[in-house]
Amino acid sequence: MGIASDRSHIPLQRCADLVIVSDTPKGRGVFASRNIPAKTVIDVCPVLVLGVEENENHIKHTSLYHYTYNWPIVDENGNHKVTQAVIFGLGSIYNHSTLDQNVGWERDAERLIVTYRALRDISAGEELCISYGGRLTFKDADSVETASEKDGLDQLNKIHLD
Ligand SMILES: C[S@@+](CC[C@H](N)C(=O)[O-])C[C@H]1O[C@@H](n2cnc3c(N)ncnc32)[C@H](O)[C@@H]1O
Repeated sequence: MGIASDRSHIPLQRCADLVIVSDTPKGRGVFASRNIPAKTVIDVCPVLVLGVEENENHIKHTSLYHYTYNWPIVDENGNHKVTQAVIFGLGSIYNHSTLDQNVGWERDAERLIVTYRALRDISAGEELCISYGGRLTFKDADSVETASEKDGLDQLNKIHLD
């Protein structure tokens, strides 16, 4: 069987000219330093799937948990469960955008990889952002403070504790 048709040989691709910017409002982030056409494969990252108990008892209590992705598994009894996976490489550095994601990601549970693709044309200088889904463990830096939240803060700022 030739290498190209062998499922155990996983071709890797990474888009050229990506840079890490270390001081964004979201911490480090990955940016494009040249235009990237829609549908370009941005990256293919290998993953480490954590055991359900390993995740619950250990990883959930560490900062690593903020870097893991939900990962569906089937246990030895055929039950479908969700655990977490650690994504190696840039996959752990893409930040979240709720309204303006420009990169989509797809799990390959059999080959233990995640593939990232440009959802639209991306311009040089743009940050590459994915969706983390509903599991945000931080305040979204993109979220705009609503008027009532701002009023509440203004009121709080006026309260003086003796
Ligand atoms: C997978 S890491 C991404 C890389 C991270 N920025 C870093 O410097 O290591 C996830 C963490 O990035 C930050 N982050 C990602 N998206 C964000 C957003 N929309 N707003 C604020 N912080 C964000 C949060 O601290 C989150 O826990």
